[in-house]
Amino acid sequence: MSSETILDTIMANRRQQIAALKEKRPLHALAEQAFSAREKRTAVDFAATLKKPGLSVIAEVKKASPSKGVIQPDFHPVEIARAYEAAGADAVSVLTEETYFQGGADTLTQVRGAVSLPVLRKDFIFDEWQIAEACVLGADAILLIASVLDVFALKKLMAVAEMFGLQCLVEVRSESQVRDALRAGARVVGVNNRNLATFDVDLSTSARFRHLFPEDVVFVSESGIATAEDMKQAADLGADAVLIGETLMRAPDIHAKLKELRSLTHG
Ligand SMILES: O=C(O)c1ccccc1NCC(=O)[C@H](O)[C@H](O)COP(=O)(O)O
Repeated sequence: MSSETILDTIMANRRQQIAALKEKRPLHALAEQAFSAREKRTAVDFAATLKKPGLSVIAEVKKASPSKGVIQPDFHPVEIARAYEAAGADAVSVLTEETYFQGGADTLTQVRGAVSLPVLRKDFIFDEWQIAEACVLGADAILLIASVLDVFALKKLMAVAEMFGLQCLVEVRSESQVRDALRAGARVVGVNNRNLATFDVDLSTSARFRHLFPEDVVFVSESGIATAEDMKQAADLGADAVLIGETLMRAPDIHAKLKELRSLTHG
């Protein structure tokens, strides 16, 4: 029996795809484009946006996922992102992985052009090429997953991101990953409540690691937030932000859903 997890499968697939993309568009050419994109855009402080008083919301644009299959068949990323901004979300996360999430690089560019909120590129990033691409596409921040990147890789990719003017959300699921993220210098760290081997979601995962975080690090609780009570639980443990995908993607009225989710924590 194979012990390969979905994350291993996604990473292996992504490595192949990125190798092919690099053949067509070498890093030095992409980096040139990224530096010029960086000069033209207005810098956004992703960390400061999430750290402001109250529980911030990173609202995710995600058509499908390995755990849920197709979440929103009637998928219009620009409309969704505009609705998030109008409803008062603090940042937008865009899934750009194609095979398992049905996202795409163009989805990020479209969303970037439609909203002025900070935009996070959510993908399976292991190579500087992907970071340069994120900058060209218009991201303000990228996701780095500590379970597939050791402390040295984290530190290197964070330095590359900084060079392109991007901030990093480092995702963790264990005490040693929290330590690696902090040792690498992460300023924004997200605890994923979803176990990516089993897909089980347990919101107490965020609470288990909360004490390991210094006050000045932005603490994000990710995945499985579905109710106002879940939001209150995150706020009570001192989370600065939550990352919400499925609940908002399935909502017939995004404004009403975000209002309902914030009903116990806002104002
Ligand atoms: O959600 C999955 O099935 C999944 C599988 C493998 C790797 C990552 C996966 N999800 C990415 C995420 O972390 C979520 O999209 C994000 O935290 C939002 O979660 P939710 O609010 O539960 O949609």
